[in-house]
Amino acid sequence: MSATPHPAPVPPSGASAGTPVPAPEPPRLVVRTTRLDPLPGELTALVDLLPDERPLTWVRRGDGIVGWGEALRLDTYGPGRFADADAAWRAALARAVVRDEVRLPGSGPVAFGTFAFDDGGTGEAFDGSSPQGSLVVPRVVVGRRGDVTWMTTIAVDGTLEAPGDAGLAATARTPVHDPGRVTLTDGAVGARDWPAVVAEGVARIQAGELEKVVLARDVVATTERPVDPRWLLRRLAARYESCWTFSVAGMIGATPELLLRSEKGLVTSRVLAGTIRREPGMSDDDALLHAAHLARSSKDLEEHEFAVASVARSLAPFCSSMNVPDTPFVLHLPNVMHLASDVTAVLDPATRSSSLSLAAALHPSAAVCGTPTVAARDLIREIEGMDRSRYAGPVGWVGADGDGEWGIALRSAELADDPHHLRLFAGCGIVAASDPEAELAESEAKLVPMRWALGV
Ligand SMILES: C=C(O[C@H]1C=CC=C(C(=O)O)[C@@H]1O)C(=O)O
Repeated sequence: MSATPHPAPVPPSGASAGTPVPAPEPPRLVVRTTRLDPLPGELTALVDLLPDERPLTWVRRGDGIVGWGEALRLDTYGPGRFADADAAWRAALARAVVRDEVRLPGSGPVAFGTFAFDDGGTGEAFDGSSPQGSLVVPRVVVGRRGDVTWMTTIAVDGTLEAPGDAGLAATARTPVHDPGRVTLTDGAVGARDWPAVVAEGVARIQAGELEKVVLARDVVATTERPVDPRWLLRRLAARYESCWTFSVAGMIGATPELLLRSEKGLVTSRVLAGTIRREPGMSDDDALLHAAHLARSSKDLEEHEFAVASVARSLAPFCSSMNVPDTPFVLHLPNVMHLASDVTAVLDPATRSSSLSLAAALHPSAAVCGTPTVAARDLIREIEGMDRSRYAGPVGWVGADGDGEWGIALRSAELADDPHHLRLFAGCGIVAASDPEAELAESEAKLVPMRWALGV
């Protein structure tokens, strides 16, 4: 783990996954939250405020938080990446001076985070090594919840100034620009070869090695102009309004799946698994027929049941009560429909678990890994043929009291250091009855949000 307010994070050289690295004392954060004039009602009002090209974002239906600048960055590695991040965040908070006049989820000190899917993989990003967990504490956060808008400034060893509306108006914003011409090329495993990977997954399931595995592929986008994440975020937030649009340390997307929200002792998880494509221009009547078909599909219901069971099992030790719906509902998105279940639970106060430690316990759910977890993860390592990096890992934010929201980084892309390149990801739950060509078509449908954001 490294705490680096100033120099760029450096992976621990030669350290194996989980090797403890002595943490330097974190700087003193000085945090001030004040109310702002309400923002206009648009879905994109928050992302429209973002001034720079490494934006921090967590928004849905116009509410959420955006941030910019970097007061502190905490990078972590290996199997301890969640626990180390949690401990480092607590250590930073222990020294922080905070005045929060709003006291809503997302006000006061917050850290945006993104974590790699796999703890034992290489953790190597598209163009070089990178951390397997990052918490980024911005210098400025603007949040909105219903009628209340606020601004938080976070300074390192600073004073408790409250720049308020004038400070926001004075923030210099470079114009947002489109990516120009975009070309897509095969990622680690080409589209033509991927059905064979799925067929291997099906064969292993039929042989009794495991019950479900989620297999994914990537596609590389090359853009004429450097990618401006704000361009993508604006388009995603406007079109995929029921999803959580996120941007953290170059991981960008609009996920329909909430790993967990932990707020004042109540935990919610939106579990998705089981998909049917929605064709462009499909009528509402046809969409309803598709939804009915999905709701009766035994293959999709089986896929879904594994995902719900894994979340319920992982959450149980932390909770005093839990509600797991008997039947899923159908979530309608512009590109696909999913079987969805909202699991809710009351956190056992004795465990005093932060949202980060809950994310660590819930990840990886069977919606992105499989059942049993270890067998599925091992099979992914063996046959998927690509490094997932932070795709399908937790992405979200944590506040001062440990509450926060963590989505699963789906319908997402990872921006390379070279801003002309992005890796787009999509995966599919595979069970004994899966058809490899149909899964390829489903993965194409899941690539649509990021392709649409890029205009390709
Ligand atoms: C793994 C992905 O989706 C998961 C979430 C919803 C539905 C899924 C499915 O039906 O296969 C997947 O489990 C992805 O979008 O990359």
